[in-house]
Amino acid sequence: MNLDKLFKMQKVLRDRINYNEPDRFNKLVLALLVELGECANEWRGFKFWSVNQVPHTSAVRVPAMMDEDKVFYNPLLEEYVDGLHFVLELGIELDYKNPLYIPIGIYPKETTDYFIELYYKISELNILQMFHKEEKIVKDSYQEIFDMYLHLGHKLGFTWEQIEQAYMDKNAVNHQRQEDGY
Ligand SMILES: O=c1ccn([C@H]2C[C@H](O)[C@@H](COP(=O)(O)OP(=O)(O)OP(=O)(O)O)O2)c(=O)[nH]1
Repeated sequence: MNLDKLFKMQKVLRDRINYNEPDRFNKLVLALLVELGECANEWRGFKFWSVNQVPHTSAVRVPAMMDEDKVFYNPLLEEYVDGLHFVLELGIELDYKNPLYIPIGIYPKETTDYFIELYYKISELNILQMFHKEEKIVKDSYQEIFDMYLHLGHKLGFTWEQIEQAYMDKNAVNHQRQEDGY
């Protein structure tokens, strides 16, 4: 799994958006936490109070269209790759260089635990970055988040090919939004 391409694409988007205020890292961290929440919400598996705990994986993009023109998408996958954008952004911020990633095929955690642990680790990264800038502990913490985020993707049922394709699709939408003054 070569992540180099994704880091490069993210850097192009990053430079186009080009937000460089001192709160940039904090805002990226919050953005990732928000996307993680949106992803959990589409997963639905924690909603023990609901009869519908099935992941939301198919929806119509513009419901008002004629049936034959309707375009379907996967809301769970889309939220997941929105989060991946911010995971990559944080890596760029930290000048992280280890794009060749070999996934480990063991997923001992429940999906709920992945989400909770990611919240914890991402918040911890923010603190570490504040007080231990440039130290190895920050990059190690990031590596752990990266690892866990990719494992979450597999746990949600996505192959790397699906994730990569969905990332590229959303990346193109994000460029179009910049073009359109979103
Ligand atoms: O510096 C940035 C800022 C944004 N994005 C991407 C990540 C994600 O794919 C999208 C933002 O998420 P979303 O599409 O949900 O946009 P939003 O502004 O949160 O949506 P809404 O206006 O519906 O609340 O922009 C980046 O990659 N880098």
